Amino acid sequence: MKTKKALNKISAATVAARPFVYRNRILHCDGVSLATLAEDHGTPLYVYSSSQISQRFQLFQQAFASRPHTVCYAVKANSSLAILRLLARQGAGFDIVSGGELERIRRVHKPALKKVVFSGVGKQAWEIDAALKADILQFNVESEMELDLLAARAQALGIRARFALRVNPDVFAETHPYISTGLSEHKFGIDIKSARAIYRRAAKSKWLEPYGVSVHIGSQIRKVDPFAAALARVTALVAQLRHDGHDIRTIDAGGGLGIDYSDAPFDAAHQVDRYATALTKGLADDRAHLLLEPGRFIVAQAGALLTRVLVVKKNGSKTFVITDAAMNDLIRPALYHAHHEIIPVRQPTGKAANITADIVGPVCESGDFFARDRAIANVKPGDLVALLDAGAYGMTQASNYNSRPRPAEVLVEDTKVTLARRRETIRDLLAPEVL
Ligand SMILES: Cc1ncc(COP(=O)(O)O)c(C=O)c1O
Ligand SMILES: N[C@@H](CCCC[NH3+])C(=O)O
Repeated sequence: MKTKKALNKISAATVAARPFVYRNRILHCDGVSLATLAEDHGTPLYVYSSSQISQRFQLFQQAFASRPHTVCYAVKANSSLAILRLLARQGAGFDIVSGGELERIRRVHKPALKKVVFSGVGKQAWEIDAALKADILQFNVESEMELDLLAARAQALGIRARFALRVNPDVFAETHPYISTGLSEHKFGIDIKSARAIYRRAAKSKWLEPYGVSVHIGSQIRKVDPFAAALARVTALVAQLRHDGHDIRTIDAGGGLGIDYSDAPFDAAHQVDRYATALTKGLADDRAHLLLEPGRFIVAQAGALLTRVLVVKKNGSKTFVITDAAMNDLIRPALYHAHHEIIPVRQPTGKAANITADIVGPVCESGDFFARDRAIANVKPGDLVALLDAGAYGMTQASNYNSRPRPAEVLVEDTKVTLARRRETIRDLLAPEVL
């Protein structure tokens, strides 16, 4: 476990909860003004701090330093090539869920393919083939049918497949019902009670290598006890599997550690420490190589969605602040009623009164909102505002709804700005269509 010394190396002092702070009354990401970024790159714009991402990754590395482990960052949280490369260069592995995500890893850092775990309930033959040829670390298999498909593809290609069953531990973890995955009523994983028999059957195939056990109970989980409970069940299963003669090399604890989306977020270092303590409590087995799949915790607070106010209008008693970003750019509030702090780029003076408004986008849906009845600075058309904690499941869930081009993305490193993705054009949108 983490020593006191390691904790001091990267701590609350070095990892600010967020890299977005006011300097001379202008909101900055690290050393760069968001007003300048808007001028140079337009809005809506995703802005990420690379030092924040690196530091959070290092928090995990530190917290688990005393045992063999690999942090397999969950690509779905933010799959920007620039971010994947940043993490790969620091030794990250990756949790992928599609052939597309596999290709992203291949593009940024081929050696990292050896540290890839492949999750997902509906893997297709072409995706399995690509992953087998890439020699990924392990397939996290979610059904017996998938195991049969994996064996068939492995045989066809003459490549033995290392697999872990993703077990469903039937552990409740409090989060939004759409992102909870660890109960038997969910589509994910294989009932932990049937796992032993499935390993026994699989071991008979010369194309399947029982390699690990994996679990993932959901996302945005704030209490750490459910992680310990899930791992305790996994550890008990691993003991049985070893008894049955399977050489289980990895235990994959999944991702899911939640962040604090409030206006005064808690200390990240402390959270990772609590998480590591809980996992260690649940994990009695110390022979296995531990895999971790954090996504949100690494990137969410490193990112903001920068947007400009287009219109402020009143309908009856309500005030609406309409921004140039919309639900297609950041769907979390519409989809999960998720809370994101929304702050002006120009810091209001102490005396300025707030207004209470709905902050909404231009999309033709009443569900297109970022906040409802929110106290916010008295912004005017042309003003810039930032939606905080948008680095995870922001751009990756963006769409072209209403034929809106998706935002550009920039990565900030101290005072250096790198364009990670250019703004989409209408031409990009129309390119695949056939008339
Ligand atoms: C299998 C798996 N691993 C890792 C993650 C990453 O989760 P989070 O971003 O909550 O850490 C997810 C998403 O919930 C997932 O489905
Ligand atoms: N999309 C969700 C997280 C999903 C996790 C996927 N396994 C969110 O924005 O919170």
